[in-house]
Amino acid sequence: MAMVKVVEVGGRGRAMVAAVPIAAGQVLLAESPLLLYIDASAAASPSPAFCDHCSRTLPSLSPSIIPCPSCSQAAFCSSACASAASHPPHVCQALRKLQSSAIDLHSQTQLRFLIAAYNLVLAAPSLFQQLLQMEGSSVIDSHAVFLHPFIQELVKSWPLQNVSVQLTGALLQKDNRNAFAIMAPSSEPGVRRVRAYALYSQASFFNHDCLPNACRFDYVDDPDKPNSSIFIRALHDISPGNEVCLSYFPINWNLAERRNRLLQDYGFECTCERCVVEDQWDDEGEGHCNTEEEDLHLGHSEHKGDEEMDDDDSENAADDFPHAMFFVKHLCPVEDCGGTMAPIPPEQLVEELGSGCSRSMECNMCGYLRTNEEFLQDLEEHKGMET
Ligand SMILES: C[S@@+](CC[C@H](N)C(=O)[O-])C[C@H]1O[C@@H](n2cnc3c(N)ncnc32)[C@H](O)[C@@H]1O
Repeated sequence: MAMVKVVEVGGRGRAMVAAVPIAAGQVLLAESPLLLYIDASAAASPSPAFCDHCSRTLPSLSPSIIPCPSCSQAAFCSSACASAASHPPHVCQALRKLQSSAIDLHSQTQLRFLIAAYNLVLAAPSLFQQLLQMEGSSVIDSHAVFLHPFIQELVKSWPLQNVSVQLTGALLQKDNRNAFAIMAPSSEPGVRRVRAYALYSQASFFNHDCLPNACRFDYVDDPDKPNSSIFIRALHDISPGNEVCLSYFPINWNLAERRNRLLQDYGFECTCERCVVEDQWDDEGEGHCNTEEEDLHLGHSEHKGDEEMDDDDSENAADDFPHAMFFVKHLCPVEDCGGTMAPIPPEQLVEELGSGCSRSMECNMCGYLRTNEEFLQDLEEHKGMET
């Protein structure tokens, strides 16, 4: 039974709400992509190369790598990926032409998306319809006008009925509003490279909140997990009917950064409780310039997800900083990481406790595992800073 369902919410379009009680740490959605495409910079760099179907890193010399028989643009990490991939000769040809063009890498990435999207019309029409149902205005911006002649040329021999600038514009909007970046695992904190982008039928319905109650995990290059699948995990208990939201970017971004990104890329002005509070700081000129450091140390939380905190915690609350506890609890303490700490899934927690460990929170970016003791220590440090 699905743990979340899609509903209409006034002013926010479709939204995901809990269909059943969801426990902290529970994976409420796991999904493989409807469409995945490799970033052009990642595709252009000779090493490491990535599987064209799931974006897994391809080891440089492995007998299990399956090169595309008709082009040098694609290779697959396994026979399962090679057979699941939709990489027919007309796609090879388009990618080959694109790779040899002089067009900039950002535009090449968008053209890679358009090649994958137009190929879906032929390979999986029902998935193409799902893509068309995703959020995204039908405005044709100047970039769509610029890219359209290129994609027209790249797909001109394909048996497509409609390759209009309107459709190209609409598809680019779907990509802008709904794509998730698939990053290389972070070996160095703060340095993260996009290798691919993926669009998911269900995960595209999650709205944004600057104090999210869920976050995304992926397990890129983990041999035991599907490489491009997305796992949405609850940050705390969520009651049926409550909306489940993600943050569309790292939770420690300041107000100006968040506003710019949400307006420019997602076309809305955020009115979440955190934005309302932080907006007041600016208006009142209190000097809260929303630097990352300040975001880490702000008061306590009144966020609905933190009701399990001790009453003692709230006694230390500074009224100006009502969401600080959210950051103490959920911002990864690893320097420059910016990831979100989520409780580990309940079944994993039982295993951890059984083996005598008390690691209970995991970072969705660097994978850092925090014990309860470390969390209590962070809490004490935070309280010390307040007094
Ligand atoms: C990934 S989609 C989320 C699902 C979308 N609401 C739908 O109807 O399909 C992203 C879009 O949802 C809308 N959205 C997301 N979070 C929102 C929020 N907090 N307030 C208003 N609109 C929001 C914006 O239009 C944004 O571009």
